[in-house]
Amino acid sequence: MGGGPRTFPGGLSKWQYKRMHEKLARQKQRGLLRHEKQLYLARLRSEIRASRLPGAAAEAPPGGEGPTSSRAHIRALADRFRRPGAEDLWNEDDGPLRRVKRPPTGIASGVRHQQQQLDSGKPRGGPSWEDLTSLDQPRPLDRGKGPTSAAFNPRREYLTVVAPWCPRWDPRPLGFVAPKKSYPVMTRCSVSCQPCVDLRPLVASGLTEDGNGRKDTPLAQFNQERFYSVAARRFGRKWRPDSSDQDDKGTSAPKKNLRFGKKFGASSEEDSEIDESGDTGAIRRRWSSAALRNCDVKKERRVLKSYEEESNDLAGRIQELREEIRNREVLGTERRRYESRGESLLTSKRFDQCGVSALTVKALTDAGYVQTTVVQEAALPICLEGKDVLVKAKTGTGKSAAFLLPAIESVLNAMKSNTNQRVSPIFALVLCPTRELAIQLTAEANVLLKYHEGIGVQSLIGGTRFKLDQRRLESDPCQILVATPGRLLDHIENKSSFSVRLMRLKLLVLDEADHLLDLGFRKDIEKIVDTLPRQRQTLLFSATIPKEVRRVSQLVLKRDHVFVDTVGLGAVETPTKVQQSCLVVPHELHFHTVHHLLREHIDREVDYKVIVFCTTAMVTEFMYIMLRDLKLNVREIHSRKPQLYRTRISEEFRGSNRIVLVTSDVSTRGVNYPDVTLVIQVGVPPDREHYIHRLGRTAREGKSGKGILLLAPWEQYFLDEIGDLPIDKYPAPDIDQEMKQKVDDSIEMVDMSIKEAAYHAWLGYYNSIADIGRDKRMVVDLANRFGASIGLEKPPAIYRKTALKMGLKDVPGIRIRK
Ligand SMILES: Nc1ncnc2c1ncn2[C@@H]1O[C@H](COP(=O)(O)OP(=O)(O)OP(=O)(O)O)[C@@H](O)[C@H]1O
Repeated sequence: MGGGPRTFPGGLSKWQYKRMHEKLARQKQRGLLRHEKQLYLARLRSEIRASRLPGAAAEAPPGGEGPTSSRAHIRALADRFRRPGAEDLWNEDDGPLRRVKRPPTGIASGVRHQQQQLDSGKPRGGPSWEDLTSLDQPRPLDRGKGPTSAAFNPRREYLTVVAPWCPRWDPRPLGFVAPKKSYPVMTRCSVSCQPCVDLRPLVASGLTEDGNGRKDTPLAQFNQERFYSVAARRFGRKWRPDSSDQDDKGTSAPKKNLRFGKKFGASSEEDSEIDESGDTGAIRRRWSSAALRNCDVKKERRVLKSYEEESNDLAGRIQELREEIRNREVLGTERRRYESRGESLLTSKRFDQCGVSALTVKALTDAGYVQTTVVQEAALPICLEGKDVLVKAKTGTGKSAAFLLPAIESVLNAMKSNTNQRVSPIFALVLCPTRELAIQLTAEANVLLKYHEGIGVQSLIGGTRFKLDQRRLESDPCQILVATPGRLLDHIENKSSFSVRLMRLKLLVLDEADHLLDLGFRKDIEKIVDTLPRQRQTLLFSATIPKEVRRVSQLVLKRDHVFVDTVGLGAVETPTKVQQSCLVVPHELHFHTVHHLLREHIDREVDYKVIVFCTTAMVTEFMYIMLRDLKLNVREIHSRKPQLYRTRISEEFRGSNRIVLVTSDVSTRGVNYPDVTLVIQVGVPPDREHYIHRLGRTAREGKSGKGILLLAPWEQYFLDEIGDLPIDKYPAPDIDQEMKQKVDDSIEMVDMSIKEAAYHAWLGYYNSIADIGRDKRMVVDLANRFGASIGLEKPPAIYRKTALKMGLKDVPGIRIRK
């Protein structure tokens, strides 16, 4: 018998102990190899980049490389991947390790070779070290690479299906003209005669005066706001999604500071849902791509997008050319179809031709759905095929049915093989950002499930009792679950049997996908996706899909996913029949102006139905109390209200007309209130996407509607962000003295605690906006002016700790609570 102890730490036998150590050693070795692979890829990439610089060929060292050159290093690293134990590290997507038969040189043959690769369905590989041997020669499509070829986007891992109806070829004849020019940028000298340069330091110190050296005159205030606008614009070169690879760092300040905003009553739908889960640190933390990367595919088989984008540009360009040609062909015939149909939302395709089950078609017919809408016609066949899809379609065009129908079909298919279980698995999961939207989608799914016995849909949202949810989920059928991320995660983390029910999931839908993949929600989404099976279909839907979201989306979607875009590149993203305008008045007059606009609209529109969006929950509350006091038929929804109240008001507003809803961003996305005649947005929206989604609460289902954006002079910088949208200038309102006095009286009546909370919320919101929040003096000065306009004699004090967090501690004008 061998010597040594019989049992080892942990009660392991000798052999178990030995095996454990061997395993650990293997894991360590693999870790090293993985590290080397990253090094290899980085080296390869920089070598390729260097070789493409002008004159690189000439500068290349004669004869290749020395023993310590980067090329030798690359070879050495490449050799490592041929060693035993490293087989799994390298895959076909990373490019061939062995020399491949090179295609004949020349443009035509180069293209043909790539074309053959694409046609044969072979994945495009990254470059290998052998590729470097030919780096000194110009690559076929690199010749003449200049500004034109740079316009090609190699980010084409997905297939793009541009719906034929999108008027992207020439928007003008169809009336999509962006009247950006109607908003001349305010020049510094348009009011004051002082030279701009002299005035600049005054902006920073907040000491702008009128010509006579006075600070409190209207002209001085106007000058000051004007400079604030310039300052915001200057600071406000907000990071845009397409600007750099820094996107993934998630340094978008508005989202980062939402927590502070929350503390101060700053609304936005994040108010309601973000606080259910996740911590601030995590939101701020650099997003870890690794967390999601291993959801769909094996971790090692996922290659960093940036690397692929750079290395596959040739094949990417060819793919793009093919799409271009294919789209042009389709557009030729389909354009006529689109034009002949006018701007109708419905297509000639009926639901019974879409491959959905007969019982669903029956329910659809009962609900009045016979023909498909544009997005349904485009997305349904691909979704029903089982493919992963990313869909972009304008607000109010029927996206909900476009994903609920595939969800029902996937449940029907799954149920064929799962019949005898006491508690049925959840086969389809729909995630959405707000509670109101979750309730709405559940109701819509119920309508579609009318004739499907035994199939149930349930919602899981914050603001309800956890235990009750649990009981309901177990007692009632639930094959389709509609949930907000925070509450779903609570259930996943606290109830293991719930996670087990998700293990048979067939379909995952992210409605308002861009928002769910945004920093506020991403951590939760990552955790949720981690618990779901990899073998599933994933559908992403939204009216806005910024570029960085498209890249992030690839972490939940399969590589071969399809991108369905019914808006079209360069086309206007807002509904055609919405009349958009912008009105600029000082903050002090915003409440008076809203009242004036409402009165004006009510006088004109018999069946008026208006939504007023405010920047924060507490400002919403303030606006509501003031308007109610002015005898308007007004309701309020925001995150500070209990869920039951929110649901009741939402239902009431949905079914009524001659009513005004004052709300925060909890109503921005997805919520379908029919026949809204006017949307007013008070104050600068957090970003372009918010503007589009809020506006999208009107002009739904191809109907017409109006949208007014109410800004203060210094907030006009935001017009740069939406300059491509057809926005007119709204005529300056003529508020008579009597009406102004009435509004002033109503403001006076509002409780002091609400005014203080509104001030705090206002400060929190604007401080959190990247475009504005960097100039703390400016934010505090504007907040104090806002406070004065709502009847606060002096700015309410804030806690030292909070001021510190907001970066406002020593800013003049801030009062710290003793
Ligand atoms: N095929 C159809 N026929 C008739 N009406 C439809 C059809 N599809 C959807 N609708 C109606 O269109 C309206 C808007 O649909 P939905 O809420 O799905 O839009 P959406 O694109 O999801 O909007 P948002 O981007 O704001 O979330 C709803 O009232 C819905 O009942």
